[in-house]
Amino acid sequence: MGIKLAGKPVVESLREDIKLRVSALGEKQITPTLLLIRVGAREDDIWYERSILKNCDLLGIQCQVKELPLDVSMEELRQVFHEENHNPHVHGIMIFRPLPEQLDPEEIRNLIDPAKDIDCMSPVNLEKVFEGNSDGFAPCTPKAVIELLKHYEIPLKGANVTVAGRSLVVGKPLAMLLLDEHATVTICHSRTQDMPSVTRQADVVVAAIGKAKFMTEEYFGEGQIVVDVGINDDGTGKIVGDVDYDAAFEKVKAITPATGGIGLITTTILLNHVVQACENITNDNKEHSQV
Ligand SMILES: Nc1nc(=O)c2c([nH]1)NC[C@@H]1CN(c3ccc(C(=O)N[C@@H](CCC(=O)O)C(=O)O)cc3)C=[N+]21
Repeated sequence: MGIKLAGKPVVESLREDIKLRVSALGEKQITPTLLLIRVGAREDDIWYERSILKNCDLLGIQCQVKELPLDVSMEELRQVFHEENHNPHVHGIMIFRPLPEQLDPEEIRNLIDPAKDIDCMSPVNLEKVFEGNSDGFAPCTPKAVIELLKHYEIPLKGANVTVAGRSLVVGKPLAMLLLDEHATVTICHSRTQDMPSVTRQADVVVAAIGKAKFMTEEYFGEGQIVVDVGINDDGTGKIVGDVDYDAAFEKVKAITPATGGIGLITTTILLNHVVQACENITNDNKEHSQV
C-alpha cells in the first residue's frame, strides 16, 4: 500500500509566499494582472481557466480573459500581442494551447514579450531552462513536479529519475530541471524497448505520456515514488492519469492522484509567475528611474 501525495499541502505552502508578495506590491498600489487569451472554448481550456480564476481571487491577482473566435486570423492575433505586450497594466500573458490550425504555433511563440511569458511559450524562456538559467519562466507543469518532490522531501541528488514522455511542454524541460537538482535522468518514450524494465529501475518515475492509464502494474516496483502528470478523459468523462492508479498504489511507496495532484500545483505556479513578472517589471522601472 502506498501513500497518496496530494497537491493541496504543496499549494498551501506556495500560496503563503505568494500572498505576502502580493500584499507588498499592494503597498505600492500595484495589482499583479494576468491576461488569458482563449481562442474558442475547448473543454480543458475552460477547466484550466476556471481553476485560474478561482485561484486569482484567492490570492488578490487580477485576471482578464480575452476570448477570440475560433476562426481568428494570424493578423488579429499579432495585433492582440502587440497591444498587450505594451500594456503597462498587464504583467503576465498566457494563451491556451493547442490552437486551431489556421494559426502558426511557431510564429505565435515568438510574438509574446518574454518578460510577460509566464507559461514558457517563447523560445527565449525555453532556452533558459536548457541553459540552467533560472532568470526566465520555466513551464508550469515541470516546475510543479519539482515543487511536489521538494515539498515531500524526496531526495533527488544522485537519484535515478525516469521520465516517461518527451514533449517540449513537459518531458524535455522536466529532464533539464531534474538535472539542475543533480538527479540521474532517463527519458523513455514510445520507441523505448521494454519500457517497464526501464521504469522499474528508477527511484522516481514521472508519467507524462498523455495516454489514459497507459502505465500498468508491471511498470512499477516496490519502494518507488510515482508522479502522474497525465490529465486524460477515460472515455466516460472521468479524468484519469497516465498511470493505472489503483494497481500502482498497491505496489509503490507513494503516488500522486490524477486530480488533486500535479494539476492543482500547476495553476499555483502559473500565478507565482504572474507575481514574479510583476515584481521584475516594477524593479526594472525603479532601476531605470535611478539612472
Ligand atoms: N498554454 C497552456 N498551458 C497549459 O498548461 C494548459 C493549456 N494551455 N491548455 C489546457 C491545459 C489543461 N491544463 C490544466 C491545468 C490544471 C488543471 C487543474 O487544476 N486541475 C485540477 C482540477 C481543477 C478543478 O477542479 O477546478 C486538479 O488536477 O485537481 C486542469 C487543467 C493546463 N493546460
